[in-house]
Amino acid sequence: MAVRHWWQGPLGSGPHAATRPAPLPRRPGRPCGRGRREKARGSGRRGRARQRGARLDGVRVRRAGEQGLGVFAGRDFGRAEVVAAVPRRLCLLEPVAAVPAEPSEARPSAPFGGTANWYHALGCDASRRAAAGLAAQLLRQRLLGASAPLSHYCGTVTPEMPLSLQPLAAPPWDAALLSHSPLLVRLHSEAARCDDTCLALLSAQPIATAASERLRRWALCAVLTRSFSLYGGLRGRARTLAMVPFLDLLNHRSPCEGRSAPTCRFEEQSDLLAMVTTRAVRSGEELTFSYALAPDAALLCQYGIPGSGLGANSMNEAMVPVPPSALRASPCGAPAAAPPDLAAARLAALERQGWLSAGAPLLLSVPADSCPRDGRLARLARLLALGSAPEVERWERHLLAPVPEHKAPAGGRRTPARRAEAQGGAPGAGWPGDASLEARAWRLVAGWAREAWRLASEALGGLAGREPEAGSREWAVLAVAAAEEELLAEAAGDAERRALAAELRGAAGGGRGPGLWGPVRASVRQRPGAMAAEGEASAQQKDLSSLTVPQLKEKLKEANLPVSGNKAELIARLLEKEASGSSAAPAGDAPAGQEAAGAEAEAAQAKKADEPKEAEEQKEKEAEQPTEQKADDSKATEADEERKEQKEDGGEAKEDKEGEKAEGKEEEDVEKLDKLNMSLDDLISTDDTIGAHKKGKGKGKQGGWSGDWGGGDKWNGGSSWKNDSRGGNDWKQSWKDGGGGGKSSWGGGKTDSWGGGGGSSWKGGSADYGKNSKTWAGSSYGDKSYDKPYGGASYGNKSYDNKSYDSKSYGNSSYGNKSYDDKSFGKSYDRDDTSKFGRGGGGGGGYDKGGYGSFDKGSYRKSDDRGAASYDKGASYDKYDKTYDKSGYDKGGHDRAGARGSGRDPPDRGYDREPPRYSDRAMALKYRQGHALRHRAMVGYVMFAVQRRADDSEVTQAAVSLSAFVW
Ligand SMILES: C[S@@+](CC[C@H](N)C(=O)[O-])C[C@H]1O[C@@H](n2cnc3c(N)ncnc32)[C@H](O)[C@@H]1O
Repeated sequence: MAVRHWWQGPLGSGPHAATRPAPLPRRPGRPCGRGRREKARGSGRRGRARQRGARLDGVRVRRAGEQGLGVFAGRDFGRAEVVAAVPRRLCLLEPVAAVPAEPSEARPSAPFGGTANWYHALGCDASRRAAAGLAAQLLRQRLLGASAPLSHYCGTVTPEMPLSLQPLAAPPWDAALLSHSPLLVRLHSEAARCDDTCLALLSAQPIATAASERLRRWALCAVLTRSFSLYGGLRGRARTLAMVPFLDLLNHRSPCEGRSAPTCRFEEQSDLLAMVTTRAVRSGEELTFSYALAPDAALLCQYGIPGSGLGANSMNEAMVPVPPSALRASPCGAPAAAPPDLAAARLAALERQGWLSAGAPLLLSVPADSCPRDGRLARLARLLALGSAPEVERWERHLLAPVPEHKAPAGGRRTPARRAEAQGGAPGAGWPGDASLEARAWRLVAGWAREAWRLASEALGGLAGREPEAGSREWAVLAVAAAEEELLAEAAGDAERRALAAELRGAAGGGRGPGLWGPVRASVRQRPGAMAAEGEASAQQKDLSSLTVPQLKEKLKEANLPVSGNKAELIARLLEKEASGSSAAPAGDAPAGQEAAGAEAEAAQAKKADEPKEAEEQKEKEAEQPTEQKADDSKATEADEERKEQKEDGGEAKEDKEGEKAEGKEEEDVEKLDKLNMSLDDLISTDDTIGAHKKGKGKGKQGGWSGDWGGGDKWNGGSSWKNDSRGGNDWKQSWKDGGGGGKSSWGGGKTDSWGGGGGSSWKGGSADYGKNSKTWAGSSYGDKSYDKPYGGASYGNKSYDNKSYDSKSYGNSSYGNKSYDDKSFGKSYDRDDTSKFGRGGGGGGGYDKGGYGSFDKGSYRKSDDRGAASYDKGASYDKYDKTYDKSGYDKGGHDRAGARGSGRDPPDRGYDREPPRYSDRAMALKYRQGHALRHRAMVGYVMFAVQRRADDSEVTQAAVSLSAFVW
C-alpha cells in the first residue's frame, strides 16, 4: 500500500482530536518510568506487541495537538528505515470479497460523466461490505472485554466516536455550511450515503444486535478512519481491510513539498505491516504518512481531518461548474445565442459522451480538468468554440473521446497538477490547431473559472467574516473553501494566459512552430510586398509544425540543408528553403533583397547543374532546327546573357557597396529575433506546463521568487533570458545598460542578442533600424527609438533604464515592492498614461484591469507579505488572510520563505508546529508570479515586433487589442 488512492477503499485511522485526553491504557498508580520498566519486562501494550514480533523501538506516542495522539521519532532515523512494524497476526483482517463491481460503481469512463472525478472511498459495494465486516469484528472484541485478544487495541481507539468532523457524527452537517464548497457538498453527500449503507450492513450482522447504535457508530467510524487497505502485492482494488494496532496511531499528512511532507509510507512486507521512512527524520519529529492521495474535502469527509492550510495539499482540487447556458451561447462569446442547430449539435455530442442532464451544471474540476490537451474543461471549451453544427459533429470524437489514464511520471506521484503537466500543451490529436479557435476555447474556460472563483470568493468572504472557532465544522469548511478558491484563482489566471498565448500566436500568423516571431522574422527577410504570401507561408508553417523533429531533419537532409538546431530553427530553415524555391519560380515576381539574391543564386546553381544536360539537348535541337531560327535564338541568347551579366554585375556592385553591410545586419537581426523567438517559445511552453510546478527552474535558494529577482543575478539561473537573449550579462545589468542613455541598448555584452556589440542594429545611434524604417527611427532603445511609434514620450526617455528594472524593481527590492508598476512600467512605458502600451503599468488600467488584473492589484507587488492587501484588493485573499491569521493558519503559505509562522506563531493549534516551508502548490504559485511578469515583459516585445512588421492595419489592430489585455 505504498501509494494508495483514496477511492480504493477505506483505510486510515483516527479518534478525534480536541476533546480526548491521551488515552493510553495505564495500570492504576503506575508512576513515570513505566515505559522503561515495561520494556525491560516486555509487559504493557508495547511490550506485549514486541514479544509477539512487533518492532516499535525508537518511537514514542504523544499528544499531537488537535490531531489527538501521534507517533514521534524517539531517535534519528535514516531514509528507508523501518520505524515500526506489526505482524499481521496482531491485526484484525477482513477480506474484500471479489464481487464484480456494480455498473453504477465503476468509475465512469466517459469524460463528461459527471461523477468521473469524485468517487467515494466506499463507493464500491465490496469495500462497503468489508468495512461492515471489520466493524463487526471490532465490536466483538469490544464486547468480549478483557478476554478478547485485542482488548488492548480497543482501548487505543477513542471512545469519543464518531469524530465530530466525520459525517457519521451527530448532528448532521448543515447544508448551508457545506454549500461554501461545491466539492464538499458533493463529497459529503456521497460519504453520508455510503456511511448509511455501511451502518445498515453492520446492523444486519448478528453481533450488532448486542450493541447499541452508539457502539455501532463507534465501530464503523473506527474502521473508516483507522483501517488500512492491503493489496497483497497486487495492483487494483484492496484485497483486505485491516485494523493495524499501533500503526494506526500515526497521523496523516498530505503530499506537499517541504519539511512537513509525510515522513513515512506504509508497506506490506511478507508477514509484517510496516512504516518506513521516506526521508531522514530527526528525533522528536512527528511520524506521519498519507492516508490517501485526496483533496482536503475528501479527507474531511472520510477521516474528519480539516484542511491543512493553503498550499499544503498538492492533491487539492476545486469544482468549476459549467452552466447549461454555455451550450446555447455563441461560440465567440458574443451576447447573441448560438444558432439552434449548433446548440442542438453540441447537446447531442455531449449526451453521447455521458452528459445526460443538460439542465444541470456540469461540474468539472481544476487543475486536473484544465490541463491543456486532455482536460475535460479544455475539451468541452474547444467543442463549444466550434462555429457550426457540422464542425461539432466532425470533431466530437476527437475532442470528447475518453482519455486513457496517464502514467505517473517516473519517480513522482500523479498529482492533478503533474497529470496536467504530463499531458502537455498540445490539443488532442486531429484538432485543427487554429490559434483563434484555441483562444476562444481558453476564453470560455477562463470565463467559467472566473465565475467559479467569484462565487468561491464570495462564499469564503461570508464564512471568514464569522471567524469560526478552531476545530469547528465551520473552521474545517473554511479551510477547504480557501484552498479551493486559491485553485480557482490560479485556474482563471492560467486560462487567461493560455487564451492570450493563443491570441498572440494567431496575431503572429502561425501555430506553435517557429513561434510568434516567425512572421516577424519573415518580414525582416522579405520585401514589403511579400506580406501577401504570408497566409500561404503560415499554412506551410502549420504543416511543418505538425512534424516531429526527426521528420523535419529528414526533410532537411533531403533538401541538403543542415540539420542542427531546435524545432523552430529547423522549420524556419525549411520555410526559408521553400520560400526561396517558390519565389524563384514565377517570372516577373522575382524577390528583391537578400532572399531574392539567395533564390537567384540557388536557381543559378540548379541551372548550372542542369547545364551539361541542357547543352546536349540543345545541340540535338539545333541539329534539327532551321538556320534562321538558330540565328535569332543565338541573338536572343546573347541578349539574355548580356542582361544576365549586367544583372549579376549590378547585383555584385550592390552587394559590394551596401548589400554586405545590410546583409550582415539583417542576418544579425534575424539571429536576434530567432533567439528571442526561442525565448518566447520556451516561455510559452513553460507556460503550458506550468500548471504543475517545475522544480528548479526559477527556484531561488530562499525557495521563493523574491530571492531570485531580488538578487539581480539569480534571475539568470538557467533561464533562457540569460542564455539565449543576453549573452553573459544578467538581466538587471542589461536592462540597465541597454536603456540608459542610449549607450549600448539592451546590454553590453558582445554576444548579446539585443544589441550591445559594436554596430549592432538594435543598438544606439547608428544606421540600423533608423534608416530602414520610420518606426524604429532614431537611436536605439535608449533615447528616442520607441518614442514615436509608441506614443508620446513613453518609451524613450525613462524606459527600462535608470529607474525601472534595475534599481527599484528587479534589483534590490525584489520583485514585490515597487517594481513593474509604480516606478518602472508606469513611468517607462507610459509616463503620461496615454500610450496604449502604457496603461497597465501606470496602475490605471491595462494589465490591472485585464485578465491578470485580479492577481495584480496590490497583490504580487505588495504581496511579499500577504498581510495587508494581498493578492487581490477586491476580495477573498484579504479576508482569509485575516481569518487564517486568527485561526491558526498563519499567513505563511505564500510568503517568503520563513514567513510561515514567523513572528506570529499562533499558539498550539496544531498547525503552527510546522517549520517554515513551501508546499509545492505555493511553489508553483510563486513560479507563476515570476512567470507572469516575464510573460508581460516578453509580450511587450512581441507587441513591438508585431507592430513593426508593417503598417498592416490588421496586425496593428491585433497588437492594440492584445496590448489592452496584456498591460
Ligand atoms: C488513524 S488516527 C491517527 C491517530 C489519532 N490521532 C489518535 O489519536 O488515535 C486518524 C485520526 O486522527 C486525526 N488526524 C489524523 N491526522 C490528522 C491531521 N493531519 N489533522 C487533524 N487530525 C488528524 C483525525 O481525527 C483522524 O480521523
